[in-house]
Amino acid sequence: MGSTQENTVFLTEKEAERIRNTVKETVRKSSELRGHGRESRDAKSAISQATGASLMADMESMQSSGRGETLPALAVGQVYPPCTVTREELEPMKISELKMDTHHRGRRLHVKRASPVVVLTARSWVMVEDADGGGDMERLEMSLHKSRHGEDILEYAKNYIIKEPFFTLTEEGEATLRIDHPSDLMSLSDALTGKTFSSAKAAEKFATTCKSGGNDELKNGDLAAAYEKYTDGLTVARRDLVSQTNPDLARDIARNRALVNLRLSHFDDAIADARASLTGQNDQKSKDLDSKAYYRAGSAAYGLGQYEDARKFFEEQLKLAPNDKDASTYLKRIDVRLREEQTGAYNWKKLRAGISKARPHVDAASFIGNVKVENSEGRGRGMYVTRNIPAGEVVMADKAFHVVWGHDKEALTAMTYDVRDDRIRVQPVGLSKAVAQKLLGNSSQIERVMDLFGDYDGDGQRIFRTQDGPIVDTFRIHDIVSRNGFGLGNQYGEEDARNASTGLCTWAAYINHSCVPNTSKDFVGDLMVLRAIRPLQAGEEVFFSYNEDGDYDARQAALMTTWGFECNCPLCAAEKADDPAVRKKRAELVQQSEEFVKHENWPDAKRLTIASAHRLAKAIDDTYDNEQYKDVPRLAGRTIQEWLMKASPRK
Ligand SMILES: C[S@@+](CC[C@H](N)C(=O)[O-])C[C@H]1O[C@@H](n2cnc3c(N)ncnc32)[C@H](O)[C@@H]1O
Repeated sequence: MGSTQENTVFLTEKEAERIRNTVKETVRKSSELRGHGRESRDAKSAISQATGASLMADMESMQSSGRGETLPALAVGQVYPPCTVTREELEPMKISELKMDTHHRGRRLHVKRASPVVVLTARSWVMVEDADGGGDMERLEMSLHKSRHGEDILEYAKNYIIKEPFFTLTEEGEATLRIDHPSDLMSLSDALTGKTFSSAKAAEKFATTCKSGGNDELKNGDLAAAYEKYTDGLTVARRDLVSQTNPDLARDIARNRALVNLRLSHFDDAIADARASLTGQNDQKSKDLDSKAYYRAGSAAYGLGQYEDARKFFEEQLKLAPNDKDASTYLKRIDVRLREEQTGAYNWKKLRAGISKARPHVDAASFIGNVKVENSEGRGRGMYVTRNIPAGEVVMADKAFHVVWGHDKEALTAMTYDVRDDRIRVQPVGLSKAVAQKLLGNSSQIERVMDLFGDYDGDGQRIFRTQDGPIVDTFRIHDIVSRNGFGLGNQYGEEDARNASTGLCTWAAYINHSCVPNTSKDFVGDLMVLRAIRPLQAGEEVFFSYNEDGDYDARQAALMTTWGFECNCPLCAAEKADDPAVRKKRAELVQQSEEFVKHENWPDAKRLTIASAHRLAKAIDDTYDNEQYKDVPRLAGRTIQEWLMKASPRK
């Protein structure tokens, strides 16, 4: 929360209209076609179209530096929930049975890739055909959430199960299967599809080859490929015919995959793999292996901020390997994290010294010991302090769930047009994408993120996992990021609207806005720190300001567009009571003062210039009625007053 003026991207009316019209037209056309049978495609021309587009996309990505001049435009609308049952519970269907603009609930399609993949910034598409032949071909598009284990999902495998397929139109009016929720597309292993083993030996050999293949990929740093190989090996090594004769093979592969998961920051999966790899044997070799597994589990728990769990893992490791220095170092760090978590006592100097552009994430725990979440009349839920807090003290500190820094390659800002409220917004879609990715590898966190406020509540079901894996409703993620995401300020160099650093905090997200806040927020890397601006009484609601624009109308407009509410804090109540002509005059004076400070340097300001500044400050002050503004700040005068405070003492 907290967009700034500099982060505003201006869109001409014409451009906005074009985006609106294109999306509305697509929605209209698709709903007209709803339920109609699919028109079959000519396979040859479908493949050549995809091949051409794929080549073009490759060339464009080679020519551009990654960030184009124009923002990609994405449509948000026609929200629908992800499939929440396993693939076994779905009835198979064929491409020829697809109906236009329809979610084929209760059905599944098994398809295989039939063309090169067209990889674009915010989506990818490919031609697919029924896996068991038949000749029907269809376009398959994967929207924003298209990477898995760091690779484009459509390039990841050749065989896919599409759960409850959605068949609709692209914005160019072309029929397509469209996947919005990553869990609706399951990749099937190329190496295992249709594979049978003649003997236990053959199966074991296959799993062993997968394991060494995974080790090679890991050495090369190709995490997606290593993950895939280990997963294939593990699938086979866990089958009875192998596990009964060689139970260690599955353990070895799981232990190695734990490392891949750790490197991918898929901490839950890393812990699960590390646990599955434990031998519990007493010989030295087994103890060394288990020690390794505990280390991986401990590091993953630490990555999740689960410090007590991490401590247990490292203590287990030390029982097996008493001289392990890394485990001891981690245990010392855990003591510091637990102290931060319990008392809010941070060593700010050390924390600040430990971060840089290359290492922007601070090694610190969240501190939420002074606050609790409760209902806030007219504002949904809010955050309340549980004890008296003196001015200047830390109210809470929240280590962001996720941050995409402006300099990360994941940073992606897009223009979104939301059909639900007809609004165009500039959105940190790179953050939505990264949050969804993180949840897919850390399913224990899904519930916590999904608890945050968003306009769309999904289908009301709270199913976040099936046997097929985690379920992440990306429409909800989009809404949650829109309403709860925040800018982190320009901590590591130049940023603009196209590459602002943005993040999501899961505790601070419960804090409501007030234009007369009682806390101020600051960042140390990705740790959001809130301090009391004035003494807070136990039981008081905590507020900070999402938007600090001094102009009432601009502020209200921003609060409505980005957060969907009208503020009626005491300041807004006073400003609302002003005559619109007075507000207009004040806004003009604010603009004048902004121009003034832009052009007049305070260090060498002349007496006459200072006198002009005083006049401007007085003119702004005169727009306020003393009685009406007795207890609330006069925000419009802030810019010029700050200039005067710096300029006056020297003259
Ligand atoms: C970051 S969330 C704050 C927590 C939220 N109230 C909840 O229930 O989870 C932002 C949303 O809270 C609501 N909100 C925040 N400040 C508000 C205010 N001053 N008045 C009314 N609604 C507010 C809006 O719906 C906004 O989109």
